[in-house]
Amino acid sequence: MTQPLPLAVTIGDPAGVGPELVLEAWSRRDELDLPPFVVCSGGDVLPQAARKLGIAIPDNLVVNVEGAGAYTPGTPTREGALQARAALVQALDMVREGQAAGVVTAPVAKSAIFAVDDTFVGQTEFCADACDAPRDDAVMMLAGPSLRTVPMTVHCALAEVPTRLSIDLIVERTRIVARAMHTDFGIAQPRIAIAGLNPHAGEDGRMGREEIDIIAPAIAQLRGEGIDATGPHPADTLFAPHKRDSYDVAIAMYHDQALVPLKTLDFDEGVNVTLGLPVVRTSPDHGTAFDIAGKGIARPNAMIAAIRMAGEIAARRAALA
Ligand SMILES: NC(=O)C1=CN([C@@H]2O[C@H](COP(=O)(O)OP(=O)(O)OC[C@H]3O[C@@H](n4cnc5c(N)ncnc54)[C@H](O)[C@@H]3O)[C@@H](O)[C@H]2O)C=CC1
Ligand SMILES: NCC(=O)COP(=O)(O)O
Repeated sequence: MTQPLPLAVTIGDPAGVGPELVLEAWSRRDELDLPPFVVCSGGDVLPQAARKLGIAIPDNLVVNVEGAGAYTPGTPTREGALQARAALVQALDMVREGQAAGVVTAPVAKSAIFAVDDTFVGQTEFCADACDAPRDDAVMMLAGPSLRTVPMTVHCALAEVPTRLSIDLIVERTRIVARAMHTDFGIAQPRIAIAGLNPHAGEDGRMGREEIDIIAPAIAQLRGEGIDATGPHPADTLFAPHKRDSYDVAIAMYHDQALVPLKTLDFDEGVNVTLGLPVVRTSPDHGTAFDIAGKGIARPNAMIAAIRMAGEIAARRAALA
C-alpha cells in the first residue's frame, strides 16, 4: 500500500502553545492512529521544546523555515511572528507542490503577524491569498462534536458587520458551505440553519431590517437552488440542545455569534477548518494561550482533532477526485 502524503503542520507562534501541542500529538500518533505529518518550524524551536518535554524527535520530522533559534514561551517576539508566517508559506507551498496532503496550522497571534505584515488578517485569509482566491471564498467553519458553525463575517469590527452583509455574500458563502459539507464531510444534502443578526431576528423589522432586506431574500434564493437553508432563526435559541438536532451546520452573522457557542460547548475538541479552497487547512479552535505556554498544562485535544480532521478531509477529497 502506498503511504499517504504527510500533512504539513505549522509551528504557529513559537512562544505560544504550538510547539508543545505538536510534540504531544506526534508522540501519541500511533496510539491515536493519526495521519502522518511533518512540522514546518524554524531553528531550534521544536528541538528545544522536545528537550524540555524529554521527547526524542527524528531530524526528518522538521521542515526547516527561516527563523531565530531561541525563544521564550509566553513572550512573543518579532522573530517569532516572522517564523510563524514563514511556516505558513512553507506549508502552503508544500501542498501546492504535491509534497503534502493538507495544512494544519498551530495558533498564531494575529496582532504579532500584522506587525510584520500589514496585509495579514488571519490564517484563513492568508490561505485564500496563497491560493489566489478572493478572501470571501475562504469560509471559516468551527467544527466540534456538538456543533458546526460558520461566521458569515469574520475578522472585522462588530460595527462593520451590517455594512459587510449582503444578499450576494450570504448566497455565495452558503453555497460554499453546502458544497463543502458534501466534499469534506460526506453530507450530500446538508441542513443549513441561518441565524438572524438582530435580537429575535429583528422582530418583524422593529429591531433592525437586515433579516427582511438581506438575510431572508438570500435564503429564498438558496432554497430556489435546492439548498436546504432555513431561517433567519433568532440566534439566542439556535444553539439550544433541542435546536441543534435540526441542522448539520449553523451559519451565524458575525464571529462571536458563531464562536461563543462552539467554544462553550466544544473548546477542547473544536477544529477551525477552512472551506472553499483547493488547499485542505485545519487548526485548533483555540489561540496561542501565551499565559500557559511552556508550562506543560495545555490540552492537546483540539490540535489532535485538527490533525485527524485534515487527514479525513484530504482522503475524502482524494476519493472524489
Ligand atoms: N487558530 C489560531 O491561530 C487562533 C489564534 N488566536 C490568537 O490567539 C491569541 C490569544 O487569543 P485568546 O483570546 O487569549 O485565546 P486563547 O485561546 O489563546 O486563550 C483563551 C484561554 O483559553 C486557554 N487555552 C487556550 N488553549 C488551551 C489549551 N490547549 N489547553 C488549555 N487551555 C487553553 C488559555 O490559557 C486562556 O485562558 C490572539 O492573538 C488570537 O489572535 C485565537 C484563536 C485561534
Ligand atoms: N477565532 C478563530 C480565529 O480567529 C482564527 O482565525 P484564523 O487565523 O484561523 O483565520
